[in-house]
Order: sequence, then C-alpha cells, then structure tokens
Amino acid sequence: MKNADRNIYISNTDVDKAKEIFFREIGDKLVSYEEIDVLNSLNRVTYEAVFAKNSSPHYNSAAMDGIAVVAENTYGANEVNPKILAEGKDFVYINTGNLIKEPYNAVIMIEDVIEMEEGKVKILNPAYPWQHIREIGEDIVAGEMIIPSNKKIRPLDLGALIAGGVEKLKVYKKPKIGIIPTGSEIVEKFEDLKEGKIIDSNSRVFEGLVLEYGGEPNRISPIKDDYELLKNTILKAVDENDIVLINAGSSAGSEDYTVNIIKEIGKVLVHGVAIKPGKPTILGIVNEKPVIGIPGYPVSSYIVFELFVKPLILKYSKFEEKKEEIRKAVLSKRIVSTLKNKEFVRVNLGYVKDKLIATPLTRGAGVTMSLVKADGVVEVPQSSEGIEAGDWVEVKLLKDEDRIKDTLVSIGSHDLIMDIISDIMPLSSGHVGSMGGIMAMRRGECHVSPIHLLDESTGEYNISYIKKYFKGRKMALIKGVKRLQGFMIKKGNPKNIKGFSDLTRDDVYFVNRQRGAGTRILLDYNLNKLNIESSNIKGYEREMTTHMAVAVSIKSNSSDTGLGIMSAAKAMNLDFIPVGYECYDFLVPFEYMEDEKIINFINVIKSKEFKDRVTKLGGYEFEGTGDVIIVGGLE
Ligand SMILES: Nc1nc2c(c(=O)[nH]1)N[C@H]1C(S)=C(S)[C@@H](COP(=O)(O)OP(=O)(O)OC[C@H]3O[C@@H](n4cnc5c(N)ncnc54)[C@H](O)[C@@H]3O)O[C@H]1N2
Ligand code: MOO
Repeated sequence: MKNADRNIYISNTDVDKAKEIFFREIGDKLVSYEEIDVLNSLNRVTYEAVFAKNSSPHYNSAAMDGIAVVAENTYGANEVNPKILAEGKDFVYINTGNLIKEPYNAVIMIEDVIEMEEGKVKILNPAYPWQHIREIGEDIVAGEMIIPSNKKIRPLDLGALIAGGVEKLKVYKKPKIGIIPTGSEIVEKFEDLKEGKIIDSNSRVFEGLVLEYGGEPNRISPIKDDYELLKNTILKAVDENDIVLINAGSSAGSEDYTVNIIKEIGKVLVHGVAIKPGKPTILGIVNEKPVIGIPGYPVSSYIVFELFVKPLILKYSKFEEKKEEIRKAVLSKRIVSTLKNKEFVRVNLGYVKDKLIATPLTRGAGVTMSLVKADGVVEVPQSSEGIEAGDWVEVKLLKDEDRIKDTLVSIGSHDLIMDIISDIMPLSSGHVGSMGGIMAMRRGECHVSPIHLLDESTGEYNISYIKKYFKGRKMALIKGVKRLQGFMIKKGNPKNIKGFSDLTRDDVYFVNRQRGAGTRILLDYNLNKLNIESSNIKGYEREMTTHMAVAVSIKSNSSDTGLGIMSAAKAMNLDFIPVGYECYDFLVPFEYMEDEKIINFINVIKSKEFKDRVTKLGGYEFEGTGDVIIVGGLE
C-alpha cells in the first residue's frame, strides 16, 4: 500500500477546540422525550415536573388497630364514669389502614378498650375528633408536585409516583449508542483466541459505560477490515441509533478505513486530537448523527470515550455528571512529556502526613491495568515537556478519598510480595528501585521503602545505606523477607548458563535492571568480585524496572538470562540458578511507627495468610519478619 492511500495526515487539534467544533455541530436537536409506564421509570430522568393524580391516602383511614367511634359520644368518660359502647351502634372494630365510614370520626387504640360481654366495650377516656385517623391527602394531595423535571427517579420517587396515582410520565429518551468493534484480528469468543488474534474487550467496556451514563448500548459482533462491509455496517448503525462508535481502525494502518468511510457518507469534523493516548480520534457526523472513531488501544479508547462520548450521552440522558474531585499532589516520579499533546497519566495516590503523593503508573496505551490500578489521573498540559519528581500537580480522583487516606504509600524496590500485601490492605506501590525509594523517602513522599541494598564492603544488607542517607535521623527498618536471587533462564537451560562468567559469552544476551535497583547492585558486586567487565556483557544496557519484566523478556526470547528473584522465574515457568539469599526489608521513618497504616502493615507481614501466600510463590524465607530495628537518631 502506498502512503498516499493511508491516512497519514492526521491533524493535532487541541482537545477543547475539538470538543467545541463537535458539540457546536451537534447542537440540541437530538434531545427528546418519551412517555412511559411508571413501572418502567426507575433510573430514568423526568422531562417535566410530575404532579399527583390522586391524593394519598384517598380516603380517611385508621392509623391504629382498635375501634372507630363518634368522638362527641365519648366525651365525659373517665375512671369513675366509664362509657359503655355498643358494637354496630356506638363503634365498629377497625384495623390500621381500614376505611373510616360515616358517622365515625375517631379511633381508640385496642389497648385502651376494655371488653365486656359480647358486643359491649368500656372506655375510661374520651376520644377527640380525628384522633388516630389519617385524613385524605395527609401524604400527597392531588395536584401537588411529586418530583420536578430533570430528576433521576429513585426507588423512593417511584413509590411516591405510584402512591400519587401517576400511571404514565414523560422522561428523556435514552440515547441509543451503536457500538461497532472492528479489526480482522478482533475475536469475540475465547476459543477463537489464536496467535495474532485479540479478544474484543473495548466494546464491553463501552457497553458498561453507556449503561452507567444512562444510554442504551447496541453492540454488534466485531467486523472485519473490509471497506464495503464497514460502510454498510456504519450506515445501518446510524439508522438504528442516536450515536455511533467505531472502535479501532482510526489511524494510519493500511486497513484503517474509518475516516475515509465517514468522509464518503458524511462529514469528518476532526481527525487527530492533541492528546496522549487517543491521538487518532475521529469526530464525524453522518445523517446529522454523531459518529466517533475511537482508537483501538484500550487506554486510548477509554480516555476518548470519557472525553467525547460521555458528555454526549449525558446531554441526551440528562444523567447528572458526578462532580470531578480535583486535588493537589506531589509527584513521586518524573514524567517526561512532549509539546505535541496533552497527556493523561494514570497515578496511584496516597497521603503521607498531609501531603497527597501521586506515583505514575505505566503509560502504555495498551496497558489496561494502569487504568484498573489507577487512583487518579494527572493531565500534563501540552505546553509542558514533563514534570519533575517533587513537583506539585493537579490530579483528578478516580477513587474514594477515604480509601486513598487509608492507603499505605510504598516507593522503592519491586517484589511480587507487594501484590500480595496490596490484596490484604490498601497499598500504593511505586517501583523505582531501592535507591529510588531512599530518595523518595528523603523527600517525604512515602511511608515505607522496600529496599535490598548490599554493602559491598561488609556483605551486610540495608543498614549502612540507611546510616549514610539518613544521617542524624531516627529510622526504623522493618524486617521483611529473605528472598532467593539468581539467574532466570529458559526451561532446560538451552544456552547452558552456569554463572556470572557465562554472561560475557558471545551467544548470551543479558537483560539488566535499572541503575539503583538492588538487583543491579548485586550484579555489579559479583562482576567486580570476579573481575568481569560489564562492557563485555551483551544487553548490560537494556534496563527493566521489575523482576517480572526481566522474566517476560527471557520468556519471549528477547534475552537469554537476567538476574532476578526465584518467584518471578517460577511465575513465568522459567528455570532458575540460585545466587544467594538477600534481605528485602522495609524502611520507615521512626515517627511513622505509631501510624495505624504501619501497625496494620506489620500485622499483615507477620500474618499466617501472608506467609502462606508468599510461600506458594517460592524462593522466600521468613527470618524475624515484622521485627523492627532502630537505626540512627540519638544512639
Ligand atoms: N504510523 C502510525 N501508526 C500509528 C499511529 C500514527 O499516528 N501513525 N497512531 C498510533 C496510535 S497513537 C494509536 S492509539 C493506534 C490506534 O490505532 P487504531 O485506532 O487504528 O487501532 P488498531 O491499529 O486497529 O488497534 C490498535 C490496538 O488496539 C487493539 N484493539 C483494537 N480493537 C480492540 C478491541 N475491540 N478490544 C481490545 N483491543 C482492541 C488492537 O488489537 C491493537 O493492539 O495506532 C497507532 N499507530
Ligand atoms: O493516541 Mo495513541 O492512543 O497514544 O496510543
């Protein structure tokens, strides 16, 4: 395919400008209402105020179980001169809710009625008119407004509408959203998931979001990249829906047809928005209906949905938009950005003292998990080339702030046990290596730093580093786990790797950890000891930030070996050559030791549940786990 046939001329329209162009074109013409049965009205939004047809109660009714009497006939009753009443003449028995018939005008509770012979009762106190009677309209008076316009009907409102005799009412029409997943590689069923195929997850996310925002999703099965087929599918969807979403095929691939089809059958208002992720967004109109081409990557598709589709659905459904909760936070890790676009960076959040700390998550547009794990989103403006660690940023909360307040913030070395801890207690875990953790702790940006730093002169772990970097400050080291470090290798060890000296072989490709990672220090320590030049190791410069990333690199044949923990090797079904146990401990400023989050944390790592689950990972030992060593301060 020639470039001329591809859509390589994607624009870079500012996001606010794109919204303005799009929403101006759509206007209000599509908002409409329908009259529906009250029984189907839950969660719908009223188009106009609803007034009661009937009063409730619509007859005078007994408010208590007892007898109905004529109040005036009971006057003068007292202990000395009780009144004797005859059934059928002076009173009738009545239950709560029963109709009060003429001439009765008061109810005496059964507890105050003394039964005598058949058909006779005695009362010791008079009744006053209308006592224990619910009069007509006590609750709702016919003609009274039950709920105003633009109100979402809750179960309680539904009750009041029915009580008020409302049988039908006008509500905003739910917008129908046609959802078209596209791509020859996209499959719907797990059994079709062969190599090169991708399961359609995006359109399921859209379905859920459409429902949440008050629309009616009409999803179809994924369709192949075929111009005519896609064109006809879009035309049909436009015919049957109010808004049409086409997922993937929005960029410059040889089979990205969407933009040309919309051009042919309608109008493309914008192709290319200055956002990351989400750049190749298409905003178009076909037969006066909005048609949106949403980029295929899952994170891109979610962000584009939230930016352009959500406000559109809300405009029709009149569901109220939840107020955005914006907070100021300190960034714990640098974000590099470009001047080309506004970037949406997913972050973990946690409060350290009164400071909200934002730790950026992976930024790849394909990493759905960065959204699943995110507590908030930081928008890096187009005018910014990045944000430094320690800078203040604005963050939009995605989770409840109370939960964020309960979250323990950990920044430092990565280990699989952090996932287990975060499954037992709220934990935000940033992976920047042991030294990165120490730096973050010095800046006051975390409660704990998992570290495993080998002192090359003494062979001891962690203590000397704490003394060096926290001079004069009282720190606590919570003993964590002993974990087995070693070489991860492919199953069966096809390259016959035995130890560090094999790393310089011509046929061995190594994958390294980032500078400052404890595992990197362990490697350099051993290379030094054995007089091995790092420049002779192929792949020494390739840095990964987690053990699992190293394991994946070996598993996927990008490299032959790397240093890492046994549990990561086991998780990826790799073989493992042990190098030795190291101490993976948790550094905490002494003043936080009373903090409930730290107390909880210690309880968690001492717990049987934690130890059982970690043991299953393989390669861990528990020696004094949870014990506290005080380092520094006034000794
Ligand atoms: N030469 C260029 N290449 C690309 C550009 C560009 O400007 N020039 N833009 C890149 C960006 S940014 C994005 S975002 C993607 C968007 O691509 P498309 O919208 O055309 O989508 P595809 O290429 O078909 O798919 C991308 C990715 O998403 C997966 N996918 C698609 N549909 C689904 C679904 N329903 N559920 C889950 N995942 C889905 C698909 O398999 C791909 O992995 O283009 C870049 N390329
Ligand atoms: O715009 Mo794409 O969504 O950055 O990956």
